Amino acid sequence: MGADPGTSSPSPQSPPTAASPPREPLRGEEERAAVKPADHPSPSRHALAADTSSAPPLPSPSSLDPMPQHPKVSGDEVEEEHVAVEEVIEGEVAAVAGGEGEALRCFLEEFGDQADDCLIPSPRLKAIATPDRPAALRFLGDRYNNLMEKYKQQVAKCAEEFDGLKKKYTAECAERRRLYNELIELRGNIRVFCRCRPLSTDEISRGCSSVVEVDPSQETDLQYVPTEKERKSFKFDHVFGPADDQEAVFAESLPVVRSVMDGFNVCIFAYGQTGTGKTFTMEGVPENRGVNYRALEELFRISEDRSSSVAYTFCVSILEVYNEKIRDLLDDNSEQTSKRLDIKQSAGGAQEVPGLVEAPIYTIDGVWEKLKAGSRNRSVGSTSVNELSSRSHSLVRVTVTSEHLVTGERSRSHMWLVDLAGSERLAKTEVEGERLKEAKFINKSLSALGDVIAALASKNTHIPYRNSKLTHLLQSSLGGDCKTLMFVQISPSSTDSGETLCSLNFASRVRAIEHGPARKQVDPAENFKLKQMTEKLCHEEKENTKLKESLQLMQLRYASRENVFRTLQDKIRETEQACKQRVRELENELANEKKAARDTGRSMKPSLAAPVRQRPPLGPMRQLQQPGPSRLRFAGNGSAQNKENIHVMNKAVVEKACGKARRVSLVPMVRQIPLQPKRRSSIAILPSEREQISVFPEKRPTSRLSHIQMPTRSQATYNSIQQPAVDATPDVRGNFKRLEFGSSSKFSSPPIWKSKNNASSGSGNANKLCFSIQKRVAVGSPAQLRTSLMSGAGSIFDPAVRDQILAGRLGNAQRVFNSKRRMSVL
Ligand SMILES: Nc1ncnc2c1ncn2[C@@H]1O[C@H](COP(=O)(O)OP(=O)(O)OP(=O)(O)O)[C@@H](O)[C@H]1O
Repeated sequence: MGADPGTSSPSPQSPPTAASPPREPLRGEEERAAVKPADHPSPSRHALAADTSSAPPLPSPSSLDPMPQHPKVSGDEVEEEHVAVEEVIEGEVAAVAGGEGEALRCFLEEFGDQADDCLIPSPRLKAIATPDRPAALRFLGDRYNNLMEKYKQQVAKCAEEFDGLKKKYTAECAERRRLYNELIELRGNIRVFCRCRPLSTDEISRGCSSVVEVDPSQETDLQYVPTEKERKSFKFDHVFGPADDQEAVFAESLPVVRSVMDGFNVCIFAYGQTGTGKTFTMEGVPENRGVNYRALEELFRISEDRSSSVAYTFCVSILEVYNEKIRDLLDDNSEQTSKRLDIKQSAGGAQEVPGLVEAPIYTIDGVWEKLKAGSRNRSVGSTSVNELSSRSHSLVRVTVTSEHLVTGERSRSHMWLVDLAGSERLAKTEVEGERLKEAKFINKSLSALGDVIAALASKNTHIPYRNSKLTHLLQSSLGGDCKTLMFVQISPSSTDSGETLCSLNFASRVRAIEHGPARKQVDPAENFKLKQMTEKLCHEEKENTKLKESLQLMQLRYASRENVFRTLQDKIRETEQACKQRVRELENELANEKKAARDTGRSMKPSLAAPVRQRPPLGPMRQLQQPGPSRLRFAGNGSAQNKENIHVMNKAVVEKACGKARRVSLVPMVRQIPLQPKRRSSIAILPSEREQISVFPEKRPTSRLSHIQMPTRSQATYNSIQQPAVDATPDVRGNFKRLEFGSSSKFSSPPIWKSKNNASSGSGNANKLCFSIQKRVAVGSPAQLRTSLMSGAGSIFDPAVRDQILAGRLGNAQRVFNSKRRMSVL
């Protein structure tokens, strides 16, 4: 990096510029200055400086050599000296190169440890040599970045704090307003101030004395002292003496005035005898303005204060009630003959005067103009008491509309500023003609006001607001949901003591009125919107309730169905398990039986070598209980064990079929007889119809009689679990159980016992044969069998009888059997 010759930055040795003040030399500079105070750059130095571009301007080598020049020196000496000088220069250059960052180092040392926000004077930066400046600038850049980061964080923190403070401030304001309103309510929503004007010059000149005593230390007490004996004390919310100025009066009125900005209706009115200063208090004079102007001024001030959170708009209407007629004082048409104003009740319940001019006001100057215009148009006249006596009730209505910028809450409230016409005694004022008429109307309306106040004080259900235009207009501002401030104006003059007493009594009555808490006034449009929202909410709530109910119902249904489902699942599982268990048992049993049959068949097989005749004769047929394939089973038992025939099986049926079945085998060991699989032998004697009926009387003649359920030829359902089985074994009493039979094929045609694999076997044939024999045994000879079957003692199950039957009566069967067997064997 080469040094820029055009750079204006001064070298450490350069004198301070006019812009930069003289500074103290840096540490490195001092040292260098001590070593090399130099100023004459040598050619070699320039060359070096060019080579070591980062090096600052070096001092002249001559300046580094303190030795004096000798006039005569040898060539060697010159050479040595030159070498020495060169060495010195090189050392110097090296020293400078090593200390090229000295200024920077000092700079960093000085400012590196200091706080980020410390000031770094620009001369210090300029003092750093050009080659070191990037490093210094980097340092400054880092520091700048740090500072920026730090400041950003601080700004964010401040913004956060600001937001918090803003919220706090808003909350505080709300709290302040709430407390303030509470305070006003505690003080009473009707407040009465008494103001006593000073004695006029005229009164003083007439020698009138003051009948009123006001003690400044007792702000609420007033002494009425027409004479020492008639001293009477009155108490008001505040008493202003003759010395109190407009400002003091308004200061006490401020809380009520501010309420209108919080959405409350406010009414401030001045009542009193004529010439006592009502107009003075309300309107004032240009140089000493009254409550009207000050109140509006205050509204603007509050509006300005709250402009960040609430947007306010103001409108002013000025009207008068003159001879029970309403006149718009802001209407340009001064005659107002064609315009007839009347009072109507709005949807919100407030009293409105349709057609009344509502002039928007944006500045306080505009307000003053309006007030002056209204004052100009007001009806005044001269009376003996007051030169400019108000002959009407003047009313200024300020409409305040507000919208909260955060919550969107809107309100619309009124402030009435009323300067009543003076009550007067007709005799005293000596009026007549038009003035008398005016006075009568004035007194009448004031009397109506008195009645309203009395009714409010006594908490009457009916308040006669409509007895006069004045009370009708002020209805919403005299009731319980507004804040009312009454100035009772009195004269201190002894000549007015009677009227003063009347006014004081009236004011005391007003003060006795107990209003309920004032109510915040909501914008009618907002009210309507809220009403609609409430209705919608109600409707949605109803819908919600219905949906909830139906949901609960569905949940209940679902729960019950789930219960049923679970129960069914359990049952299915149990049944499946039972079935599996039973199937296993049956399979085991079947396997055992087959095995036993095979074993028995092997052991009992007769020798084919022996002559048939020599074989031992068949023993008597016995009822065998031992298991084996040769056993002849009646319906039910056999089918349960016969796996092929089990199509549908449930636990109950299986248990019933298997558990209770009894097996009867009348033919022992017959399965060894080899029989032709397809051949069938039936030796059963078909019973006659009569015999069937006699044996099974419960059977209808039309139904086929069969002891055994006969299968079809295609599939031998020897018995079925669906059909009750025949139980050939008598019960404990020796009786047969009731036999029921389903449909069967021809009785003469014995069933084909069909094994699962349809393979013919000896045992199968033997079974067929046994079955035929059994039929024969069961049916027997009709005549004897009836007796034997019907009676328990002589039944076929009696061993003796059975032997007899088997030996004799069934001898034929035996013979047939034997012959068949022989035939088969042969
Ligand atoms: N507090 C006061 N200090 C000084 N002057 C007062 C005060 N009150 C009233 N005055 C003066 O008394 C005179 C009558 O006052 P003002 O016209 O206000 O009475 P008023 O009650 O309005 O009478 P009216 O009912 O006839 O209109 C005015 O000249 C007014 O300047």
